[in-house]
Amino acid sequence: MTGLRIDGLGFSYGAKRALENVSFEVEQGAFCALLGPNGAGKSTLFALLTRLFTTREGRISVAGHDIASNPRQALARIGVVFQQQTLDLDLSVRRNLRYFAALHGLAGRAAEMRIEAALERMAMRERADELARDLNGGHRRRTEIARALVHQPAVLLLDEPTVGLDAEARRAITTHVHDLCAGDGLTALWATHLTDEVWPEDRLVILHRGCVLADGITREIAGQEGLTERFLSLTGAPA
Ligand SMILES: Nc1ncnc2c1ncn2[C@@H]1O[C@H](COP(=O)(O)OP(=O)(O)OP(=O)(O)O)[C@@H](O)[C@H]1O
Repeated sequence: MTGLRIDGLGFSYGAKRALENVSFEVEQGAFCALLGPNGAGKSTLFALLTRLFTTREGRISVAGHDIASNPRQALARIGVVFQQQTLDLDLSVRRNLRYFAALHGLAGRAAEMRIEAALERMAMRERADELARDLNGGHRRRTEIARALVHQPAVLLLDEPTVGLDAEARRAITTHVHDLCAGDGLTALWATHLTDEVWPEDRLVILHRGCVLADGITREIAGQEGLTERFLSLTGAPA
């Protein structure tokens, strides 16, 4: 089954073309890295996937729901982790999740069960009563991912989720999200400009100047050169 399907997507900011005929599909349960240098169009694509922007060019389908004709069902199936930190720092970890659950119309025992399950998934139960302010960057990110899981989305969008984290926290978060895909059948779209966050068996889409330059399994795209060299030669950046 397809988790996410993007067909012929185009978008312009006035005269500036940001996405051109972008098409790719991500199978349910796959971790797909969306790799692109600054200005490639990753944030624009995320804005279209979350319906912050709309376009007449192309189609997006989330877990089988077309985002233009069925926006409520499609958006209900999406979890988002934004590039910028979005926790309420004066609330505890658990209260941040409760607040988000309430926004999704979830309350009572059903909400509590989902919150505990999401915290468990991200290994955050022990920290659940701490204020978000007292957490380090890696644990704040884990809280944001747990929060994005509370309404049980089919597709998780993560926009450069490791910005500002140290190597250990980056690895922990990357591993957690791979585990969510393999264990829970979640489909993840992970935008990054860092080749070392992409694993050899991941699905990979390379975006550059609004166009898809490569789409496949990372190991195959990387070939003998390795992903970093391949990425730099495809995008024309100096090695
Ligand atoms: N509001 C805007 N008005 C005009 N052009 C824009 C606007 N936002 C983005 N762009 C341009 O659209 C293109 C795609 O930008 P976008 O932010 O989607 O790329 P990105 O891959 O997310 O880059 P980054 O990693 O720097 O966030 C870039 O050329 C950018 O300069």
